[in-house]
Amino acid sequence: MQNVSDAAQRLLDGGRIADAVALNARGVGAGDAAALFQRAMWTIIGQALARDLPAARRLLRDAATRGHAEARLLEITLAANGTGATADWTGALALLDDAIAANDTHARALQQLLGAMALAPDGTPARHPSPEPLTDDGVVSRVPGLLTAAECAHVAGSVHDLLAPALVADPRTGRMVPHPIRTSDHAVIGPLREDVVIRALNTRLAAVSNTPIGAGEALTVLRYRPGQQFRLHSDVLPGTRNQRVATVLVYLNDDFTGGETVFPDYDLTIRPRLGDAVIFRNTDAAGRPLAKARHAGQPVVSGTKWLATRWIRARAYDPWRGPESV
Ligand SMILES: O=C(O)CCC(=O)C(=O)O
Ligand SMILES: [Fe+2]
Repeated sequence: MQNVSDAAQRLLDGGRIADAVALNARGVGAGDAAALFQRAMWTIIGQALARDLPAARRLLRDAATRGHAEARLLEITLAANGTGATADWTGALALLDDAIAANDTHARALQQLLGAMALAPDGTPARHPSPEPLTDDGVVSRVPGLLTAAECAHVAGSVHDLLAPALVADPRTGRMVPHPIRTSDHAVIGPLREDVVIRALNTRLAAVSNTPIGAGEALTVLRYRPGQQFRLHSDVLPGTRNQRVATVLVYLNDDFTGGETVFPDYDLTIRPRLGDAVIFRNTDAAGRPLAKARHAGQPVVSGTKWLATRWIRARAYDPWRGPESV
């Protein structure tokens, strides 16, 4: 019945939304797993159908029960990160076991990575190293070896198909133009990509930075090729109701030259080392921007630099409605 969902997708791509929905509904009515998964995706993205995350979870459950491998994996991801229902780490691990029992090799790889972490039953790290201050005032600190090489590879690998040049809207034309400050490629690991491993890592980044898991923006991966850089900037945003109070950077590799992170106001140059995290505050205790936290990613000279960034807001927010939704 794969052809039903394929045909429905073609109708949708051709703009025939009602026909697409009707054809998909025929497949769903016949209990077709691919059609159920397709309806789940439309219901998550809000394409063809209105977004309804709890309904999407029910559709994924149904598709997974009928042996749809992608539905099974996505269900695990959403259970862990709380999309369409309250985050349920124990439930996600039980679903992961089900997938492994069904011989899903990807699920097994995820479990292997989790098995190497020391996690409490709720998915938080059982222990984690303390940040070492890099500045006297405690604004910038480092956590050596926060992620293992395998974890770094998983983060970078999870976005291989998503990396694209960073673009921003030109305020005059509204057109998307290359980012003037950041010349790297980037990819955002949103809730659909935040699998159990990434979720556990985000939970670790929240723990070491002593910030709530729900206040972090989606983990963003940056890839710098030779000559690419992140020019001097501050991570605070103008006119926001939910400021970026802190940032956690994680170096995902170190087999390149150049690409140091520099804080000129502190005369501080940080040489990236695989798995090291750098944590810094962007605002003072009163929530005002901290000018001295300005920083840059120096141009890469040779090789490719991979970095993950977690910009952390003042307050938790709904990832589907955005950081301004609080
Ligand atoms: O690439 C770097 O070292 C800096 C990255 C950065 O400034 C950021 O992600 O906000
Ligand atoms: Fe930055």
